[in-house]
Amino acid sequence: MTDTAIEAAALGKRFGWRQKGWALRDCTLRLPMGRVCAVVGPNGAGKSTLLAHAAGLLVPTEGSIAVLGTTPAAARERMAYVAQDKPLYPQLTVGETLRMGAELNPRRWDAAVAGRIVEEGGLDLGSRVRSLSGGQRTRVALALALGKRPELLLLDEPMADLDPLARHQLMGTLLADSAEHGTTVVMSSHVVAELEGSCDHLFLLGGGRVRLAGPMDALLAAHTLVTGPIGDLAPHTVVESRTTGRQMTALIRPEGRVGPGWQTDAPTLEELVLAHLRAPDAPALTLTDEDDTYVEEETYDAHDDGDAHDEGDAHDEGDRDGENGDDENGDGGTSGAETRGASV
Ligand SMILES: Nc1ncnc2c1ncn2[C@@H]1O[C@H](COP(=O)(O)OP(=O)(O)OP(=O)(O)O)[C@@H](O)[C@H]1O
Repeated sequence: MTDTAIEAAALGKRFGWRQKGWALRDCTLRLPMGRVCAVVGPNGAGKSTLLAHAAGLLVPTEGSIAVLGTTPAAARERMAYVAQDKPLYPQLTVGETLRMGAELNPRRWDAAVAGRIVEEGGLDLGSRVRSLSGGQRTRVALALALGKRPELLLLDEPMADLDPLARHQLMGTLLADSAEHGTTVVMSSHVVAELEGSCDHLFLLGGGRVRLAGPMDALLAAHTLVTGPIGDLAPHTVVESRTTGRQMTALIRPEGRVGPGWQTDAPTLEELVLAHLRAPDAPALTLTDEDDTYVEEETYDAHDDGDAHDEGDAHDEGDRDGENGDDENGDGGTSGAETRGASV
């Protein structure tokens, strides 16, 4: 029995030999069992690529990834993965889809939870999947995933096409069910505000690299927001600073006490994430449960060996080579960082 849900060591993925861009590079991280982990980052950061590796749908170009103490292929029965485009059989009805889930997972199937998720959305078991809206399909995909009673649930932007009420309600069901069964959940999302309070672990990716990784509380505690007259913040590590008139606001990683004259505040998750997205060259930081202190990693240049956001290469050469024979992420995801408001 392992206490680790996901462990990646120097994981790297390069799509197509002619492309210079790496979708993921030097990705080393560990997720303990039982956590609810948010995976955030701008478009094209590598979130879907990381989740697809964990699901065993992509083969690493370099490095390795282990899931539930074994290879992703060997763990497939014990995990569920909901891809961004929520693939389902359009010609089946909702009821037939759930029966298929039961037949494919005879030893694990939890008909009660699958039925509840569908019922809470008011879905008719006789409706064909092709006649459902995007949000209704998401509900069926989540019913299939939770019905499998997985030890690890991988969700790629699960809530993106749900209305706010459905989002809130489904997230509640998902978290309550996961807490009851000790399911590890890994969920990518652009709605950071929604993740605060739901997730206890964070992976922030940028340019295919790990920028922040670790328990949410520890990551938040390792940072301080300071405001004061423009001045030198040494010896603290400044992640990002902005000036307004003679005032300066900065997100720092304090090295000891912050001097007098600075007003200090604890950052919210959104402030932490947005500051790192606005400052792509800030040093990466990985924390573990055991860390009381944190270790900074070397600053990297996200573009030094090929830009994973290079739209021209990814799309024009026509060599997006999803290992499953189809484009893993048809939306391309290459528009770069968007760092305003509650979304990243
Ligand atoms: N099948 C593929 N073939 C070629 N390039 C790909 C493929 N899948 C992803 N990429 C590229 O890898 C990079 C990372 O993509 P990925 O989909 O993992 O990002 P993401 O963080 O999930 O983005 P988004 O938030 O837009 O969903 C992007 O530059 C993307 O164009």
